[in-house]
Formats: sequence, structure tokens, C-alpha cells
Amino acid sequence: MTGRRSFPEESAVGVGGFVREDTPTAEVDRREAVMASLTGTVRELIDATIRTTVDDDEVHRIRDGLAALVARLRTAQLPGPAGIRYNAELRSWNWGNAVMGAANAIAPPLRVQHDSSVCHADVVLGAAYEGPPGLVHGGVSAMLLDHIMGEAASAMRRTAFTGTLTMRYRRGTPLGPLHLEASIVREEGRKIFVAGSISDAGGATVEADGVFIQPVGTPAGGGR
Ligand SMILES: CCCCCCCC/C=C\CCCCCCCC(=O)SCCNC(=O)CCNC(=O)[C@H](O)C(C)(C)COP(=O)(O)OP(=O)(O)OC[C@H]1O[C@@H](n2cnc3c(N)ncnc32)[C@H](O)[C@@H]1OP(=O)(O)O
Repeated sequence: MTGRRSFPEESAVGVGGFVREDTPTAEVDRREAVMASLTGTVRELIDATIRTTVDDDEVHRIRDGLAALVARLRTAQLPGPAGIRYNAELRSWNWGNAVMGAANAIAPPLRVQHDSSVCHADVVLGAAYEGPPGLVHGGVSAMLLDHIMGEAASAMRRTAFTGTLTMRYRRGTPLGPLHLEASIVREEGRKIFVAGSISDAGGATVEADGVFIQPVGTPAGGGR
């Protein structure tokens, strides 16, 4: 470990699949940008696939071309999911994360800003996130809120797992630009109570309350 300070969640390694790597931060940043550029194109592929009206023969040709690209990516693979990795400088990266993973085209991705008391994020959800016609799938709303509320609970310095998440879908959430917010309401021992919301230009469409719990054996805070 670095002499600066111990990693805040070192004791959580094994609990959450955290992996220490000695990759320098500049190299992590470089590789993340490279992967994000690929992911952006795969994200476009998903949207284009959903919305395409090309004929059957063209669909088959495109499938064969993509299968060849998949085979090239498969020539060098991690043995399992990406997990959360971190280096001695406490730069962490979780490129497979379902909500914000830089290498995950299913992730919108969500980029969460941390202000003093509120986490917030702006995101644009397209055709891949549809549930009811033109509206965001309720499970997608829950997934995004789970993540931003978890980030609020963790404040990026402690591990906090979702214990209970309660959603109120006040009206349909339209596909398009959306704003998310989350903040800690109160804390009781290892329990962190968090409120969150999704809004469109007309106000809140979804509100949520969550209880996030620090697993036993992880420190109560500190770090960054
Ligand atoms: C080295 C790296 C460091 C990095 C630093 C961090 C950086 C942050 C990075 C990135 C942030 C990303 C943020 C993402 C967020 C995403 C969040 C998720 O989606 S998490 C996945 C979904 N959730 C699960 O899979 C949990 C599965 N459940 C469990 O693991 C356990 O049940 C757990 C931990 C939730 C509770 O287990 P127990 O054994 O600790 O709990 P007991 O000791 O029985 O209870 C403690 C207290 O909590 C209450 N409690 C327990 N379970 C509860 C529940 N499910 N709901 C509400 N309360 C519960 C109990 O009533 C008790 O309360 P009383 O002390 O008596 O007042």
C-alpha cells in the first residue's frame, strides 16, 4: 500500500471483489479513454439495432460482420467480470459496472457529481431503456437510483450495499434528458438512509427512499 494512507476499504477486499492493481493512474486514464471510445460505438450499435429497418439480408450480413469483431475481442479476455480495481494512488475503476462502467455499453453511462451534501447526474436515455412506449422502463429507473443513492451513501469512501429500496413512480418518465439527485437523510450505526429522485423538465417523475448498509468489518468512514 502507499505510505500516504491505507486504502479506505482495504478490509472490504473479498467482500466486494475489490482488486488491487499496480497500473499507474496515467495508464488507467489512457486505457479508460480508449475503452470508452469503443463503448460509445457499441452503444450506438445497440440503438441502431433497435431502430433499424434494413432488410433481412442486410441484417444477416451485419450479424456476420459483428460476429467476426466479437471473435477478435475474445482473443484476449478477463477470466470473469471486471470487478472494482484500484491502484496505490487510490484511483479506482470499475469498467464493467452496469450503470457507469466505461467499458459497458449497457450503462447509459451515469456520471455522478458529488457536491457537499447532494449527488447529482444528468443523463440522456434513448431507445435501449424503453419500457412503456416512449417512457423509461421502471427497472431502469430503479437501477439508476440504486446507483446514485449508493454513491451518496458511500460518499466514495466506504462500502454501502443496498438493503431496501422503495420506489414511487409518480408519473411516466420520458426517454430523453433527465436529472438525478440523491442525498443522505440520516445515519444510524451501519445504516445510511438515503433519498433520491429522477426529474424531467416538469419536475420529479420518480422518488425513492433507501436503506444502505455498511457490511460488517468495513470502516465507518475516513479516506477521501
Ligand atoms: C476497496 C474499495 C473501496 C471503494 C470505496 C468505495 C467507493 C464507492 C464506489 C462505488 C460506489 C458505487 C455505489 C454503487 C451502489 C450500488 C449499490 C448496490 O446495488 S449493492 C448490490 C445490491 N445489494 C446487495 O447485494 C446487498 C445484499 N445484502 C447484504 O449483503 C446484507 O443483507 C446486508 C449487508 C445489506 C446486511 O447484512 P448484515 O449482516 O450487515 O445486516 P445485519 O447485521 O443483519 O443488520 C444490520 C442492521 O441493518 C438492518 N438491515 C439488515 N438488512 C436490511 C435490509 N435489507 N434492509 C433494511 N435494513 C436492513 C438490520 O435490521 C440491522 O439494523 P439494527 O442495527 O438492528 O437497527
